[in-house]
Amino acid sequence: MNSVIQNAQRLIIKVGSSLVTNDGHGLDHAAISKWSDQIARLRLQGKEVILVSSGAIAEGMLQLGFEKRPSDIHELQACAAVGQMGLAQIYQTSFQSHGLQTAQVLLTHADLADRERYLNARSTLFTLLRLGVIPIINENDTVVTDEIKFGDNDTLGALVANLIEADALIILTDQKGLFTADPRKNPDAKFVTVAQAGDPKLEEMAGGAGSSIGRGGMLTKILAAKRASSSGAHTVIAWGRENDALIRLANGELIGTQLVAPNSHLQARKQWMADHLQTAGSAILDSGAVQKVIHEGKSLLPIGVTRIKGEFGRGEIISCLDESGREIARGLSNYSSAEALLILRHKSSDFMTILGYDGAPELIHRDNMIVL
Ligand SMILES: Nc1ncnc2c1ncn2[C@@H]1O[C@H](COP(=O)(O)OP(=O)(O)O)[C@@H](O)[C@H]1O
Ligand SMILES: N[C@@H](CCC(=O)OP(=O)(O)O)C(=O)O
Repeated sequence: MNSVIQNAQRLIIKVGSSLVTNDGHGLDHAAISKWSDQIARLRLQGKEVILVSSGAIAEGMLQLGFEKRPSDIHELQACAAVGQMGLAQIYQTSFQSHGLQTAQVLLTHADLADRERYLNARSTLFTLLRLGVIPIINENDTVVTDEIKFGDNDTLGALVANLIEADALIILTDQKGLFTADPRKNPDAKFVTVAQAGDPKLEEMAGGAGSSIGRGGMLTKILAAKRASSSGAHTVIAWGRENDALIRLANGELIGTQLVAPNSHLQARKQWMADHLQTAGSAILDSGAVQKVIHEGKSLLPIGVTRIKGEFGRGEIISCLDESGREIARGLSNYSSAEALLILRHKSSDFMTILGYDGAPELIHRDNMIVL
């Protein structure tokens, strides 16, 4: 078997606090420089990479002189706000030396639960990738309370994998991967090389965080792998200090624990869209538009739409039907049904006159569409 990363095109790489901050002793410039060097090489191989980085709280605690993790939520938020500055800076500098731009993206649970913000986050991330930028994601700790937190970036990494339909999630941590028990407490624990993501037996093996720096421990990583697999993404849990781990994984080498998604990417992606996004209406396409969507991999433009059925808002999922009523694709609409009715059969240059503003040229952008 080869690593599940070998054929992955779109990757989420998550790095934990203990790694990024050298166990709370300060941002680890050398480690960050090694990861950015490898990510730059992955980019040259044509892979798209999004980094999810923890470490803001640990770095902020150091900057503000907290010796222990504060229990007061607002002090934690203050730490995150201070520490995030350092994180953003170090990644910017590190990637700049490879001629790569970085972008800071801070997300909350509410952002991914709200359809419109979900769509915006998704479009922004796709646009950043298209522009060759490396998005650096963290939770927006300053605006969330305990109850509405993702709480750990393993979960955030998986949700981002779902959000942009990544092929794989790589979780870099301070252990070589998953063991049958926490190796810090059980020296006889055996290493797990490969398993199926979502296998309930894995949850019994995984314990909490091994240090006071990290939050989730192995359990959140196992659950993240399960969640990522729901949109078809495989997960690898590997040691962040393993020499050239990212490159070697991309070359097919089996490093760390491979958690294989049981369903094919496409199958899972369709299932995920079907489960998570109810269709709110439909657009009937003329034969030219059907051809563009099915065979040419193009976005759906309003000019190719003959009718709109149902009522939907911007960001809702709609079905694309051919003239016989067969569903050929579905995706997230850039326009409400009321707007779509006005602009169907029109060129985008007419939208300004019709709508009073210059909206997106597509009814459904290719990035937000699955062809069935
Ligand atoms: N079955 C297990 N296999 C490996 N590590 C485990 C297991 N159960 C618990 N752990 C602990 O999880 C820790 C990694 O999680 P965490 O401290 O949250 O790291 P990170 O900051 O990278 O997210 C390890 O250091 C280890 O002590
Ligand atoms: N948003 C927090 C992330 C906390 C977290 O998930 O930590 P970890 O378990 O080390 O990935 C921070 O940047 O400190």
